[in-house]
Amino acid sequence: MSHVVTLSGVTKKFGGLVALDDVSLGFPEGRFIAVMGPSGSGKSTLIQCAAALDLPTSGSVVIGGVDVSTLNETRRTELRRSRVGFVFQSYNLLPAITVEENLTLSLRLAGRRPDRAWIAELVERVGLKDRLRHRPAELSGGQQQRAAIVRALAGRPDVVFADEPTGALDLRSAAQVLDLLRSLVDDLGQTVVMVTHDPAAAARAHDCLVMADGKLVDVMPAPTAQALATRLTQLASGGVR
Ligand SMILES: Nc1ncnc2c1ncn2[C@@H]1O[C@H](COP(=O)(O)OP(=O)(O)OP(=O)(O)O)[C@@H](O)[C@H]1O
Repeated sequence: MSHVVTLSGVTKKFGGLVALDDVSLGFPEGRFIAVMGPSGSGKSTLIQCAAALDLPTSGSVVIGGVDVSTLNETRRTELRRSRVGFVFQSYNLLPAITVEENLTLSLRLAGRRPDRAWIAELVERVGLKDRLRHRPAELSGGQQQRAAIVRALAGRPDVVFADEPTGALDLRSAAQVLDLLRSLVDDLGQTVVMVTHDPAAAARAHDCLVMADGKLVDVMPAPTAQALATRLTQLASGGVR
């Protein structure tokens, strides 16, 4: 199975604090991967390094065959723009422009011509066709997050990183967003990596990576919410690593 992103022996230190401790893993193409772990276990730092937003202190991160540490900052930004999509808990849509303009803004800023047919297909899939001319504030949270997912996919990235994408949503909207993420993987072959604190959300993924103390301690294939909740409770109480 080919890996879209590979981390080899990645350590990230902030001063004396070891946030990632010799982590090696790959994100396989066309899979939905969840990342869980107690607060402070290194999930965000893992994503920051895997998405080339930050550099490891040691070890290597390879995205689409390119070793991130060999790039200067401009090249690293270019790599990120062309190969990585992001979805955040807070949607991060620009309030002053329409939803439609939001979908293509980062592509246009990068000097890329948006693929209108592809974006129209995504908009249709997420059910936002009649909301495109509105400003983000006129959409529900779930609709804004679905727009943010279209924006993340607009440039056909190799991988989409979603950081707590359902954290601000009610149960029904959260379920729709999770269905959507799963369908992007199952139907379109997209690779999605999602950080979440919610075992029910992580149970929608193909595999769940479990972090503790900056280390990858488990890979749980086809996890159930119950099994994940049990594992997290163990870890939170300082149990079996
Ligand atoms: N920029 C930074 N400067 C200093 N320490 C940091 C920085 N970023 C993260 N850390 C520390 O690194 C460790 C891992 O943090 P990280 O945010 O990756 O954990 P997390 O698992 O995502 O936590 P949470 O679930 O609470 O978001 C924590 O101890 C955190 O305080």
